[in-house]
Amino acid sequence: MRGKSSDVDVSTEVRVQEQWEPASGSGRPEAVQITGLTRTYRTGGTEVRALDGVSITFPVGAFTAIMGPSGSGKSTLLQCAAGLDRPDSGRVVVGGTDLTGLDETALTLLRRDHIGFVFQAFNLLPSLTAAQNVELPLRLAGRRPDRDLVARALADVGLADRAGHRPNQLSGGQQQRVAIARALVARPAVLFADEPTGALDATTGRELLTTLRDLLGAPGGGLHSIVMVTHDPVVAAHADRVVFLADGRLVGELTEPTAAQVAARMTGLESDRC
Ligand SMILES: Nc1ncnc2c1ncn2[C@@H]1O[C@H](COP(=O)(O)OP(=O)(O)OP(=O)(O)O)[C@@H](O)[C@H]1O
Repeated sequence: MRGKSSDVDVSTEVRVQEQWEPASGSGRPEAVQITGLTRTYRTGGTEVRALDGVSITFPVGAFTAIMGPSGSGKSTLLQCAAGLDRPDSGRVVVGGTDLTGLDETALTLLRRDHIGFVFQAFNLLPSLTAAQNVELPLRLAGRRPDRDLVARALADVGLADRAGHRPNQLSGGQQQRVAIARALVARPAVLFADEPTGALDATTGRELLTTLRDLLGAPGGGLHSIVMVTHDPVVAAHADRVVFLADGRLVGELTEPTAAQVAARMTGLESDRC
């Protein structure tokens, strides 16, 4: 059972949690709905429009990959969708909750309870065991860690027997699994992953992607949608759908793609820039 954070307004927490409900309409419901997203960075006298009117939905039950040339806005899109960055304009709706309308406290609660994020770097604390790393978000939120939840998150990523190991006693793939278990411990509805296999060899990366896909389809699992940024066509081909960005805009998508199809589309985008 979820405890209450000591530093937040309980009424805010209840409001955000009650709002989680995938939007239903015609066709598949949407886990994340993004409309007209614009994000401009200003450094010194220069402006870079990282996102330029992006509208896209990430449906429930779907594994989506985001691809595009370097600097096309992939990470910015992921960060805005996950509530880690605020757009200049446009809307991000996660499970029926409009992120753009939330104050910092409500946004923090939504991220904590409904959104998981995994980076290329595993970002584990070396002095803590796998189980202690996984329970860290709960502790930071002022909750008493639930041992069953932590054990379940580790079991979900195939590490039930590694709970007492420290990061330096684990392989790279196992460390990334711990990072995924940490992202899943609060049972988020959406998992965002920025180059999750970037630091892994091909075989280990493939195993990790299979684990991610299994998590999405797990009976009784809370995970509704996975959105992943990658540079690798082979990795992207594990997704149900690949969407392509160029210069901050959506420029196409492929459904059930092969690696060759993804690579061909990327080659086209790269040559368009020359
Ligand atoms: N914090 C920032 N300050 C200034 N400019 C930024 C910042 N973050 C991103 N940008 C710029 O915004 C644009 C989009 O960056 P973003 O990191 O989203 O692209 P990307 O497609 O993820 O790139 P890569 O594949 O190289 O990681 C780039 O031109 C980048 O230089």
